[in-house]
Amino acid sequence: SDNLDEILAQATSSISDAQDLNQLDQVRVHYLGKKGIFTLQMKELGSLDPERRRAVGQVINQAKDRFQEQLQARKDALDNIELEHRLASERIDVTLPGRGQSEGGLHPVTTTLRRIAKIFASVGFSVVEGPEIEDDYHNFGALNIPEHHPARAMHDTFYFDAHTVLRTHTSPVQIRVMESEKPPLKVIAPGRVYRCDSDITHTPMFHQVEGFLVDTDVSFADLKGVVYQFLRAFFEKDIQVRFRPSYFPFTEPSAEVDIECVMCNGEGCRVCSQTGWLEVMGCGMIHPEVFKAVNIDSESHSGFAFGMGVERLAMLRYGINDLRLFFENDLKFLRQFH
Ligand SMILES: Cc1ccc(OCc2nc(C(=O)N[C@H]3CCS(=O)(=O)C3)cs2)cc1
Repeated sequence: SDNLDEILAQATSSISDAQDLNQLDQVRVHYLGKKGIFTLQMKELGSLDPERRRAVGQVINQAKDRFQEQLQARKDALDNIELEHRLASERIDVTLPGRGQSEGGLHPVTTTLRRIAKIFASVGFSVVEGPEIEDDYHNFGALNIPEHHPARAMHDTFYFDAHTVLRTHTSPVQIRVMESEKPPLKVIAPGRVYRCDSDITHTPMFHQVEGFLVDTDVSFADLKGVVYQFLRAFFEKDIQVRFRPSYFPFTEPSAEVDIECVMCNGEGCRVCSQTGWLEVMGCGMIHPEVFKAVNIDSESHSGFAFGMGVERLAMLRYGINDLRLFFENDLKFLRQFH
C-alpha cells in the first residue's frame, strides 16, 4: 500500500498542476482511463489469492475514491475560476447613463411642400404626382414650347435620348391630368424637377409646385385672388403682392409675382437688391394651344396656372441664404428644422 500512497501523492500533484479543464481531463484519463494507473492496479488483483484480493481491492478503491474527490474538487475550482473570468469580462455597468434616442425630423423642403399642399388643399385643389422621366411631347410639345425653343436645349435639359428627358417642370403632370380627366379641374403637381444649369443659385435638381384650375368662366381675377391668398397664407403675413406682365409659351397673359421683401418690408436691402420686391413665382391664363393639345375647347373653358420653386420659398420663409444647404445633408443645418 505504500506504492499506492506514492501513486496518490503523484496524482494529487498532477491534479493541482492542471491549469484548465482539458489538462484535468488528461489527468483523469491517465489514472482512470482504459490504460489508467488505477485500472492497471485493479487488473493485477487477478493474480492474488481471494483473501489478499479483497483487502488489496479495498485499498485500491479507497485510493481511487480519494483521487476522484480531489479531481471533482479541482474541476469545481477550475469551473469557478472560469465563471469569475466571464463575470468580469461580460460585466455591464448598469449605472452608466443611457445613450438616448435622438429624434428624427422632416427636411425643410418636405415641410415646405406639405405646407403648400395643405394651403391649396384647403381651397379644393387635389395633389397629383407624375413621372420624373418624361417624353419631350409632355414636357415641351403639349406646353406650346416650339421645337427650337432654347428651353429644349441641352444647356437646360437633361436628355436620355432624342425624345426622353428628365422633366424640367411638373407641367407634364398637368397635361396628363387633362388628357385623362374632364374639367372642372383643380390640381397642384409637386415634385422634383431637373435643369442642366447649376451654379450658386441653381442646383441640377430642385422642387417645384405647379398648379392649375380649369372650368368655365375662369378669369385673371380668379388667378390673382388664389395667388394672393396663397402667398399671404404661406408667409403668414399681410404682405404686398405685385403682378408684373411677363411671357411664357404656355400661358397668355402671363405674369411674374413679387412680394414685398420679407427682410426689409419693402425698404430695399441686399436680399432684394435694393428694389424692395422679391420674385416668388409665375402664373398666367392657360394658353389656347395648350387646351388644343389636350382637346379642351378654349371657347367654352378657360383656366389659369402657376408655378413656384419650393427651395426658393423655403429660403425666404426660413431665412436660408445658400441653396446648396438643402442638398448637403449637414445635420447642424437640418436639425434646426426638427
Ligand atoms: C398645362 C399647364 C399650363 C401652364 C402651366 O404653367 C405653369 C407656370 N409656371 C410658371 C412659372 O413661372 N414657373 C417658374 C416658377 C419658378 S420655377 O420653378 O423656376 C418655374 C408660370 S405658369 C403649367 C401646366
